[in-house]
Amino acid sequence: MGQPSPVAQDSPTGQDSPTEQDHAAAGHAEPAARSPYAEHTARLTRSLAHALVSENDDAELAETVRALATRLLDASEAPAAVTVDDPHPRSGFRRDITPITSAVNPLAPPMAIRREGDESVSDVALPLQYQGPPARVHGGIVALMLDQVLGNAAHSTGLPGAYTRELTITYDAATPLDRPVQVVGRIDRVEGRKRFMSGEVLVDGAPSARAHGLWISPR
Ligand SMILES: CCCCCCCCCCCCCCCC(=O)SCCNC(=O)CCNC(=O)[C@H](O)C(C)(C)COP(=O)(O)OP(=O)(O)OC[C@H]1O[C@@H](n2cnc3c(N)ncnc32)[C@H](O)[C@@H]1OP(=O)(O)O
Repeated sequence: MGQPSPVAQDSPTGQDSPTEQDHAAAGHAEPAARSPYAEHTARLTRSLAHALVSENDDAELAETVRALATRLLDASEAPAAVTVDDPHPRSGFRRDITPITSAVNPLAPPMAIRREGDESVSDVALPLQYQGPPARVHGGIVALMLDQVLGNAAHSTGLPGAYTRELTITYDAATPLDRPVQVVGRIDRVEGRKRFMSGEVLVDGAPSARAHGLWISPR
């Protein structure tokens, strides 16, 4: 049996790709996702993402990128839907290059995480490139947001470093694109090296996804 076609993978029903109506329902015009411009730009962004986290500063490359970034901004009808503080708040990790909170990783929105009482909290509105089914945030991205916020909470009380051992996500409802959602995480209890964590993605105060997880410090 061959691999499923990209069209089948893209579709929530496995039968068809999202229609223009789907995109209209999501509040977006049909994107130029299949144009050479979009594909080359996506490839460029992936190369940039790798260069940003692996290369030293290079003045000539920086100038080329600056000029291109200006051109792309001019070409875009709806520039950067995600707004972040300038400078982006540091996540607390010494050299954060994660694809979710790092300001230097273009795969990341980036999300800013803060502490509120005993919880780690992030407010974010995700734009179109994080879409799964039409108008909804991709479920894997929802899991990524929760993993990071729960991970932040696991490390916020001065406990030793720990890794995600188990993460269960329950998807209760759509997590919408382009609307503010809140991601929250906390430590429920600590047992030796184990930290039992929970959290939610909240849309207008109601959970669209809930997470339960176990973080463990290495022996
Ligand atoms: C140190 C460095 C930190 C770095 C912090 C800095 C972070 C900087 C950037 C972070 C950014 C964020 C990132 C997002 C979070 C990731 O993405 S983390 C990356 C993804 N996760 C991983 O790579 C972890 C892979 N797993 C492992 O490395 C190892 O399994 C672990 C987590 C170190 C644990 O190994 P282990 O010590 O051998 O643990 P194990 O014996 O399996 O279990 C320990 C105990 O828990 C029990 N247990 C296991 N599963 C369960 C369960 N489901 N329920 C109840 N008990 C259980 C076991 O029975 C065992 O019990 P005891 O025998 O002690 O009574």
